[in-house]
Amino acid sequence: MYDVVIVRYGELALKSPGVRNLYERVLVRNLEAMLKQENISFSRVYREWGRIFIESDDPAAAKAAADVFGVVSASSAAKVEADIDVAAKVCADIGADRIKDGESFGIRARRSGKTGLSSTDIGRLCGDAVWGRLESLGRTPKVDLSDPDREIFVEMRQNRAYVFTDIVKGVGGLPLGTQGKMIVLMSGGIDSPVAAWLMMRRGVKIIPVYANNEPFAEESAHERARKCVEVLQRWSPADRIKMYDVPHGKNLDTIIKKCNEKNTCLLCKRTMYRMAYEIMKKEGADGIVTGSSIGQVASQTAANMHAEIYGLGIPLYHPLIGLDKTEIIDLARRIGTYDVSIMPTSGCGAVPARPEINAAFDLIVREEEKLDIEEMVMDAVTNARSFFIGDE
Ligand SMILES: Nc1ncnc2c1ncn2[C@@H]1O[C@H](COP(=O)(O)OP(=O)(O)OP(=O)(O)O)[C@@H](O)[C@H]1O
Repeated sequence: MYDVVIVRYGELALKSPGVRNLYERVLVRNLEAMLKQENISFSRVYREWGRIFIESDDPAAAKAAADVFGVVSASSAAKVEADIDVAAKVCADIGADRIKDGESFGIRARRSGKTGLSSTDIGRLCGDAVWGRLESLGRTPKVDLSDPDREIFVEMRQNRAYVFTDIVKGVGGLPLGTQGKMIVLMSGGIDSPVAAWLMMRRGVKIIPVYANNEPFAEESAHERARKCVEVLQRWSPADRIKMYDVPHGKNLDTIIKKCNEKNTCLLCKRTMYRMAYEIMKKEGADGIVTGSSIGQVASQTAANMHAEIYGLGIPLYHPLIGLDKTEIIDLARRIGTYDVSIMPTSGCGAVPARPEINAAFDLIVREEEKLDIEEMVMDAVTNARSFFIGDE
């Protein structure tokens, strides 16, 4: 019965015509890629009157479309002539199929362009058709416009009418690829994959960087980070994600040997940020994203976060900063990274027994002067390994 998917987008519609046109084209490309990735058969994806349509009778098409960044909602619909008799008959067919005896129904009508009928007329005529059909089937029809058991939506446009019953909520955001690229410091824990996904949802392509702490961490930690990115790859069907593995164990060893041990984690972060910054410039990216969230672990204090970035001038973003752990976990489940992130790994063996929790930013800078930080960073970045997800 359904032969098309209506794809609705929100924020995009607020852009100027040129920007909107560009973003819509990116969205169409991403929708096509998602449908192919999910093995959904479709004949075409096209734009019309502020909507995107997918010609497909696959029942899974609307759900796949709803998982594309930029999409507010999607509905599988029957596309018919813009003729009220035809639309009313389709409503009656759908009503006969969906509305059980004793259930109430409501018609939600909309129109755009000149159809010669008001939306109230459309609602009444389609409602009459459903009522008549249910009666002819021996069911007792019941109309309830405020809280019906079943809703049937009718949209009359100038050339076409669309009839549908379900609206699948989309992920929202902006089409992936419209907001440039950023590096994501990807540990593979619960937080950093969620931070990455939130930036992807805002249209930013990601380049994950894993700081490999071996021998202070096990190989399994690298595996976990890579597997998280594999899950994120499913949200980026049009482009393969490039990931970096940067050797960081030697840096940790030097930090432990030369500096006060309570500052190890702070100096580790500053080194990581510098490494990420070098990769950012090399990749033509414009920012660095972390999964930091204030107060989440004892060391994620405002004072420490200040000390971690003091004097660096690096564009850092922490999209989880104000979220609760439960909110982050809910998102991780929705994204699909949660089960990977909770896989047991060794943790970092370089973490001191009593890490600093109230760092003085000027003291950290003096600690850092004990290191040949630029050489450490350049050495690590030169020996970094990059690969595309799916190649390993
Ligand atoms: N080995 C690593 N490689 C890349 N980034 C890292 C690494 N370790 C930490 N980070 C970055 O620093 C952020 C804060 O890490 P930290 O270990 O302090 O907190 P966390 O709550 O355990 O984070 P996560 O859940 O993301 O592991 C991480 O979200 C990530 O962005």
